[in-house]
Amino acid sequence: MSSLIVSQIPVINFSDENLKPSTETWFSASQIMRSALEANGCFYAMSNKVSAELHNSVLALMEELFDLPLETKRQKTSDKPLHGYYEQSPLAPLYESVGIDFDVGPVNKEAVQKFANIMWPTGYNQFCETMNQYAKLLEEMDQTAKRLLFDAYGLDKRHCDSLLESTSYMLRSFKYHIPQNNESNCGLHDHTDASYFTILHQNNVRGVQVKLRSGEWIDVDPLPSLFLFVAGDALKVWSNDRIQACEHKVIIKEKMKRRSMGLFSFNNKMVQIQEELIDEDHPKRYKSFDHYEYLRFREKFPTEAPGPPVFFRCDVIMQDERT
Ligand SMILES: O=C(O)CCC(=O)C(=O)O
Ligand SMILES: [Fe+2]
Repeated sequence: MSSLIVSQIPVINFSDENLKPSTETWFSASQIMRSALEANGCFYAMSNKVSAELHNSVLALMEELFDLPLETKRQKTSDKPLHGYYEQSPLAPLYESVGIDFDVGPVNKEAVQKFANIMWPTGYNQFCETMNQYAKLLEEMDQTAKRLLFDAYGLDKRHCDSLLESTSYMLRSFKYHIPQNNESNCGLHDHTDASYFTILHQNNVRGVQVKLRSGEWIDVDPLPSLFLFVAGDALKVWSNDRIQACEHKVIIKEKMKRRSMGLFSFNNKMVQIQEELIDEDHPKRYKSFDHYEYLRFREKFPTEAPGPPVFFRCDVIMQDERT
């Protein structure tokens, strides 16, 4: 298995043609992934499946999207927290983002179309084709990662199938405004995501930093073929605390346009511990809960960190069941 370490985060080659279940390559990748997630809650997937042409088209379309009038963008609302439009705010003045939600079920063009119709009522086919194609490639990576992870813990494939069947995705675009002279360069305060995995794919301007277990913050490399997988609160619960949710933040150090895309995976049923991961050394830590209720809970109960609802911590509300 070709694996290399870029700044302490292992890289797994998702384009390796030998990366197929039951091969040595697969086994070794699954072990690397498991130890990376248990150590620091993140790893890089390297992939050439998103061509430079597709990535550039996505970035250009995002630019058009963010250039729309504020009133138009505000119309992207959602009953689910984190799925709507976030405009620049006093608490996060550099941050702007908007999500395309694939309500229930896999990535599909109809959902992108529904989003595009809000932004461009006369339709925008190229946007729909491109974003759908891009989201599908990230969805495939998410599914491969989950299959690798289930295998790493020796779990039955059917458990993974069942998690994938109840997965809902959200594709989010992030725009960071360049800080003015005396403005802070904090794009997004440190937080964990509520998802199972979030896959982050940056343009060529660095900004995301992850916190290692040692407490050290390190930069995430902005290479077009590198996709950062970040473990979120739901994966922490699923793993019964074997995996920690990865703390990350965004710092805009360069006076350049930073753009990023993220695919978030949620559960449209209940988030629960994988039963096989409960044993004497790992007693049951969490009750099952509805993922979207959890998002609403995070929104209601802020911690001291300022900013939009992404900043709330899970530990406060994930009830301990060690009674
Ligand atoms: O801008 C990025 O790449 C990361 C954004 C992020 O972490 C979030 O919105 O949860
Ligand atoms: Fe995040």
